[in-house]
Amino acid sequence: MTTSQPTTHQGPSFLKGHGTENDFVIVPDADGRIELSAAAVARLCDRRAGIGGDGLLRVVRSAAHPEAAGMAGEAAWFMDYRNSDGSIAEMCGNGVRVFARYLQRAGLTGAGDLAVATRAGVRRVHIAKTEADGTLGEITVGMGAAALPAGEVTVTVDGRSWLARNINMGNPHAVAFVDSLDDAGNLYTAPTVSPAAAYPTGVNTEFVVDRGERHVAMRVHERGSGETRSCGTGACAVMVAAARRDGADPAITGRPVTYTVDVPGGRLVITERADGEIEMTGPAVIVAEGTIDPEWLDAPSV
Ligand SMILES: N[C@@H](CCC[C@H](N)C(=O)O)C(=O)O
Repeated sequence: MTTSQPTTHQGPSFLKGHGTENDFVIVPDADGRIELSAAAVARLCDRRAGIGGDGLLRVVRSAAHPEAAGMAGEAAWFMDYRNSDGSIAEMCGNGVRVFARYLQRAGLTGAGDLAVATRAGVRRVHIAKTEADGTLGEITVGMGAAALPAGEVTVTVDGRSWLARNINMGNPHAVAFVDSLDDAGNLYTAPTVSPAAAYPTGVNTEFVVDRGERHVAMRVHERGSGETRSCGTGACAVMVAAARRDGADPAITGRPVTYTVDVPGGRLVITERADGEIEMTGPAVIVAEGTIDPEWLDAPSV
């Protein structure tokens, strides 16, 4: 990690948060001065030797980031998202909610509406007011429309294969309906998804079972992070795959359709509107904050 800020022994600050147990290291960097290498991100996300997380959210003013400056007029803040292996991804649905919760907690936004710049474009966010019982209000994100590239894909685990839907939510997904979530195996390694040419930058893979009417459950293996306890973009891809399988297409009927998607870490409620926009609602929690020791982060790995 290098920073053009005056070096203090204390180092940059961080927070830790999660959305349906998809957890993130949050690094506030309003002026875009902290340069995080892939190795530094991987060290921070390491669950034993670091802080631990499925990914990292760097919070930068859009105007201060070359990838987001063009969105600065619409969205003041840019979510610089990285997977836990240090790779860059276009979008993170749970991450946007946690990002918004951080902005709210830091006094940089209030409850209500805001826009967040991401590599997949500007995302509209609504932070519900804190509820009377003191629990945090849920957060809704306009996730954009799903793209469904033509052609079948196949997901294979432990010698068993399933036809799957190729769905892009700003990032790439393969959605397979299975008989049991155990069919996904231990997910210690990435499932095989073919043809590989359908996913030139890699793929997130979701395994789905039915739980009831307009109600499904899923597990996910994320590109760059392994199995996680939730994936917001993945849950939206699952919702669209389930709706099409069930013959529901709001673009044709003119009526929105809503699914409940259970993930190992909680529950997301997802609506596809007639104009194609997908809205995802779920929790977002900040659990800790502290400072990073710059000597540790810059030290060679042992
Ligand atoms: N957990 C995220 C998705 C994070 C990015 C993904 N691993 C990728 O590489 O595309 C979510 O909540 O959407």
